[in-house]
Amino acid sequence: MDNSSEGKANSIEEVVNVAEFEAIAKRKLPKMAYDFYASGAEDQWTLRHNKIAFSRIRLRPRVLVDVSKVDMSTSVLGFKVPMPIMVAPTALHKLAHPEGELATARAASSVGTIMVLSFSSSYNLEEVAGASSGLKFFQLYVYNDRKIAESLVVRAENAGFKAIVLTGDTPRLGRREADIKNRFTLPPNVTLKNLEGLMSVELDESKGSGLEAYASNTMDRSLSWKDIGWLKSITQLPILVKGVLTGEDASLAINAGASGIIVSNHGARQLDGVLPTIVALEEVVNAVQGRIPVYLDGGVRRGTDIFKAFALGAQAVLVGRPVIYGLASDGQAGVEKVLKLLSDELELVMSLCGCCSVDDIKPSHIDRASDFFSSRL
Ligand SMILES: Cc1cc2nc3c(=O)[nH]c(=O)nc-3n(C[C@H](O)[C@H](O)[C@H](O)COP(=O)(O)O)c2cc1C
Ligand SMILES: CCCCCCC(=O)C(=O)O
Repeated sequence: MDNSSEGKANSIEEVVNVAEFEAIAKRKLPKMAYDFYASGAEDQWTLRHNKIAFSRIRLRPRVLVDVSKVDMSTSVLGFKVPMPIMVAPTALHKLAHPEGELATARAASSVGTIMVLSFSSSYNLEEVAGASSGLKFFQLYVYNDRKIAESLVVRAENAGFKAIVLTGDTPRLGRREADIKNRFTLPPNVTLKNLEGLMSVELDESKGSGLEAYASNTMDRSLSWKDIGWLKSITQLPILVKGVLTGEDASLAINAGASGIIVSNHGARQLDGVLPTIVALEEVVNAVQGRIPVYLDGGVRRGTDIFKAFALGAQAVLVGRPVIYGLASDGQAGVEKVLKLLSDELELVMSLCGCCSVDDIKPSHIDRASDFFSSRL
C-alpha cells in the first residue's frame, strides 16, 4: 500500500493518520500480542488486498457545492450517531492495554459512536456496559454448548446492549500462522471474561496456536441459517449477521429475519483468498435492494475509504485493528484519536467531494470505469 507517512510518528502527539498508530503499538506490545492483532490467515493475500482494493477506487468530486455545513450523522438500526464509524468486535483488548474494553467503551462513548463488544472480551459484558453510557451491540459466537450463547444473549439484553451481532464466518478459526509459530496463549491476567462461571477457558499451545485449539473444541460447526430462528426465539434484540460476502448469503440473511448485514472477511483472519470487502460490497448491496442496512468492515483506514464504502452502498463502517492500535498506544485517548481522525478525514472528503450529508454520497462520486471495476481486483 502506498501510505507515505505510515510508521513515521514517534509519539502519539506526532500521529497524523490512523496507520501511524500501528508502528507505535508494535513498539509497545509483546510480539505475541502484536502478531495476534496484526496477522491474517495463511499468505495474508486478503489482508493486503482489503487495503489495496480501496486504493484502486478513484473519486469523482463535485465542485462549487455549498459545503459550509457538513453533517456526517446517520442512524444505525434506528439509533442516531454523529458519525458512521463503529468499533468492530475484536477479542482480548487487555492484551493491548490494562483497561482493555473499558477504555475502548469510554472512547466510543465520548465520540458518540457504537461499540460492538466481542464475545471474546477480556472484561465481561456487564463491566463494559457499566464503563460508559454509550450505545453498545454484543457480538456472539455459538459454542457446542448452546446454553452459553443463550445465557450471554440474555445477559447482554439485560445489561442494555441494543443488538446482537452474530458472526457467521467462524465455524473454525482461520489458520493464522504467526499465532501457530508464537504458540499463542493467554497471560495469567487475561481470560475470556464472559465465560467465567460458565466454562473453564484453558488454551493448549503445545501443538501451535492455543486459541485455534480452543476454538476447535468449542465452536459449534453445525451453526446454520435456521439457527437465526433459534436466536430470535431467545432475544427481542435485532440481529446483524457479520461475515457476509456474497449476494446469495445476503438473501439468506434477509429470509432468516436478520435486521442488517455486515460485509466482512473478519479482517482477513479466516479464509485467505476471499474478496476484499470493498469489492464484495457491491454484490451484497445489489442483492439486498435496500431491504435491510448493509455495513462494512475490513481495511478501513482513511476517511476516503469510508466515503468509497458509502458510494458503493454501505450505511456505516466498522474499524477493528486501528482501534486496537490506538488502545495499545494511549488507552482511551488513543482510541478517541483514531475515531476522531477518521471522522475528521471523512468530513474533509465529503466537503471536497461536494457532499453535505452521507445521503449525498452517490455511486457517481467514484469512478466505475477504473481498472478496479473492469478487473474487480
Ligand atoms: C485481533 C482481532 C480480533 C478479532 N476478534 C473478533 C471477534 O472476537 N469477533 C468477531 O466477530 N470478529 C473479530 N475480529 C474481526 C473484526 O470484527 C473485523 O471484522 C475486522 O477487524 C475488520 O478489519 P480491520 O481490522 O482491517 O478493520 C477480530 C479482528 C482482529 C484484528
Ligand atoms: C472463541 C475463541 C476464539 C476467539 C477468536 C477471536 C477472533 O475472532 C479473532 O479473530 O481472533
